[in-house]
Amino acid sequence: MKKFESLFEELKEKAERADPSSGTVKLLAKGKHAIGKKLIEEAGEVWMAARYEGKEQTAEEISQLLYHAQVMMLANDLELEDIYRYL
Ligand SMILES: N=c1c2ncn([C@@H]3O[C@H](COP(=O)(O)OP(=O)(O)OP(=O)(O)O)[C@@H](O)[C@H]3O)c2ncn1[C@@H]1O[C@H](COP(=O)(O)O)[C@@H](O)[C@H]1O
Repeated sequence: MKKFESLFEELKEKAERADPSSGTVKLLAKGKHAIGKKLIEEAGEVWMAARYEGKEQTAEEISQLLYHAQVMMLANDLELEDIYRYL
């Protein structure tokens, strides 16, 4: 099963070699504004899923929120350690 750390390593590696088949690379190319919009959209979907759609849908939406948070980290040259020191 994929974990937060392994997903980040995968995304970082795809970004570094500019993998042309990667949705992450395409989203990074759109920039922080576009990434921020997706982040907010996913946060709203988490809210609605938690309120109305049940546990499974909420888990899926949270996974998408975490993914987009990682893309925003990459767009800002942040490493996991930069985040963890605030937890
Ligand atoms: N975990 C994710 C992940 N979660 C969410 N998403 C993206 O977020 C979108 C979900 O957004 P929405 O719910 O708005 O659905 P949508 O309307 O289809 O999305 P858009 O058309 O607005 O992009 C999905 O379509 C994916 O594009 C993800 N894209 C990739 N990953 C993982 O990231 C890794 C690298 O992926 P690639 O960069 O695509 O190779 C792989 O392990 C993937 O499984």
